Amino acid sequence: MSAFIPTLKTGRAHPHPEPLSGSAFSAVELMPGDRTVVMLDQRLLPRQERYETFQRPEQVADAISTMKVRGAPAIGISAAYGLVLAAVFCDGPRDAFLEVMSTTDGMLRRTRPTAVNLAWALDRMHRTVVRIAAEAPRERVTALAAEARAIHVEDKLACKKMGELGAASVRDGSTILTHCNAGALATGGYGTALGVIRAARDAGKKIRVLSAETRPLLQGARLTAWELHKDGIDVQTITDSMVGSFMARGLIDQVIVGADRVARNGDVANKIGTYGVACLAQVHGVPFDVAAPWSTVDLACPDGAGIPIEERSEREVSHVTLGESEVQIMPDAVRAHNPAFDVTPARLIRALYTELGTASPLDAASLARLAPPTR
Ligand SMILES: CSC[C@H]1O[C@H](OP(=O)(O)O)[C@H](O)[C@@H]1O
Repeated sequence: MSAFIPTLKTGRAHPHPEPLSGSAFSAVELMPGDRTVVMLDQRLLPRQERYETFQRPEQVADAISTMKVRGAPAIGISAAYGLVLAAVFCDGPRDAFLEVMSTTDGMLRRTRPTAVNLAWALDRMHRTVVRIAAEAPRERVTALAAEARAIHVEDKLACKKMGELGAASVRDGSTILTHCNAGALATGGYGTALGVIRAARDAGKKIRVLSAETRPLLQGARLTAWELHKDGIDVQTITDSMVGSFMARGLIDQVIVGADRVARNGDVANKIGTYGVACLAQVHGVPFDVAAPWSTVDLACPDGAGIPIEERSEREVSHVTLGESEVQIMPDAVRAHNPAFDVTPARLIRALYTELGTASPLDAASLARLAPPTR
């Protein structure tokens, strides 16, 4: 069922702090009463802003798998809210509750493999599940909803903090290339790469953004362009194939991208095409920076070779789909590949901005030094 939730447009769907500057909308929210998740269907943007409401965890899992909601932090937050919905329907005793939570956790965890934020959020929710399992059903729901909302708010604030860190690297009057969408749509709000851009704008810097369209699902053309234009930030879109010549002509001063998983040695998994942009940036001496909250850092993963890369349907390549309209662009008999992510080695990255500080992937230990005492 699709429903337009006016309150969500004002960011007042629940007692969140005022939306941080630059994100007057949310990708996903848990409504007051903790029984309904509201989600902006990003597959329809920019032509339609349609919010869907879900009452069941299976619906949230489907929304993550089909990319109604996408972006590493946003899918972690969504999965946390999905667990809350599962608790609403479980009024059994401790063991029955633990069983339901374990089954739901597994369903949500299997939706997408690359973004570590999904597992990170579910692991954090599991610690709350174990702590409250013996409480009454209503208290269990309230505790899980509070933990899920905390994950949401903390991510939004982390994005703002990392954005301010990264903004120091943005030169006034520069042109910044982005890839895919690492904005408020992909996070708890404010964005990671787009958080740096918003913070630079808020610091009074005049910047122009070039959003690479990002085939096959066009998150750059559809989502980043929509999000930045909505915020009044100067954005233009180029095709992925234009990046090299734009760099060769000196039209790009800096690249800032998000991440789905950062390995211990500083290798970064991000949307397919990121590695190619990083190689071009190296050839042309353009600084290549990454912005990601600490929930995207996976210190248990030694390097990029250990990051699982999601393979998605060939149809996402052979057809261009926007909402209900779909156009086939390839011959029936020809197969297509569709790895959704690639890995950029640390040696191609100038800086990694997190809310805990800035790491220089060239200094492999600098990331681990940022780690909080306990994680
Ligand atoms: C701030 S995380 C954004 C990150 O997630 C995107 O992938 P997807 O759209 O498939 O969820 C892309 O890699 C972005 O950089």
